[in-house]
Amino acid sequence: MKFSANLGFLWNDRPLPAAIKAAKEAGFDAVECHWPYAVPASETKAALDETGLKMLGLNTVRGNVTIGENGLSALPGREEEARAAIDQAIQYATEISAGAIHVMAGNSSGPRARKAFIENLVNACDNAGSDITILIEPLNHYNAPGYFLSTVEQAADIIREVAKPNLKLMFDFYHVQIMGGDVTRRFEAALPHIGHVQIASVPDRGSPDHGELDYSFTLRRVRELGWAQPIGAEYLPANGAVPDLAWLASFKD
Ligand SMILES: O=C(O)C(=O)[C@H](O)CO
Ligand SMILES: [Mg+2]
Repeated sequence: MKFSANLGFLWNDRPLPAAIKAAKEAGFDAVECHWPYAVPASETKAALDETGLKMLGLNTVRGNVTIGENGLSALPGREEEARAAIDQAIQYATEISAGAIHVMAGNSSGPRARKAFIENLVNACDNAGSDITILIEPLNHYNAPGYFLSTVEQAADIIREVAKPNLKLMFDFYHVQIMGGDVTRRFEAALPHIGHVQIASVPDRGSPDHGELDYSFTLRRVRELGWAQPIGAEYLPANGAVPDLAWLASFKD
């Protein structure tokens, strides 16, 4: 299997270009991040070019994080800001040839929120072009209380309704296990919609070699089902930002 280092959590104690180099040295096949915008895209691109790693994805900004905002795209009345966040992400992703943008929904619920989310996703898919996948990710209600999107089934409904070929599901096993479990069957059912996969132990969101999910089984099944893209290692290192990587050698090809 191939793995992507999520630099939102791994090596997040250093500037993004240095984190990209650390991921390369550690043997990752790709990288992904959360919010790279403080670093000029040219600097991120230079580190990607130097290491030969691809940036698989980045997120749209969350809004006012000091008051707990967690995305803008499903917030009725905030359409202009949501569009600006999507434009910003598309521009950055284009400059660094990133593969995907996770459009963050935000904390909301109900039909007006759904309508706003769908309209923003249509706009994101149309403006991103065919080289960039737009991702939506259900988040669990402990880490992201009140977040608009919490299950893969809800996300699949939205993907069907938007009906754009470049809109896909970010299937994060950590969130999916917490929001109902039965992860192997649900992965298989969602497979046609999946654009990226992420992992972490449950419930502590640590390295994927412990906890209630057995990734040596789960990832074997993921591979048997034909998934060949790098899997995002999105976990919180036990001792700060430098990850414990014993798991990587045992899961990698
Ligand atoms: O929290 C997660 O699981 C994510 O992947 C998002 O990018 C939000 O940071
Ligand atoms: Mg995730």
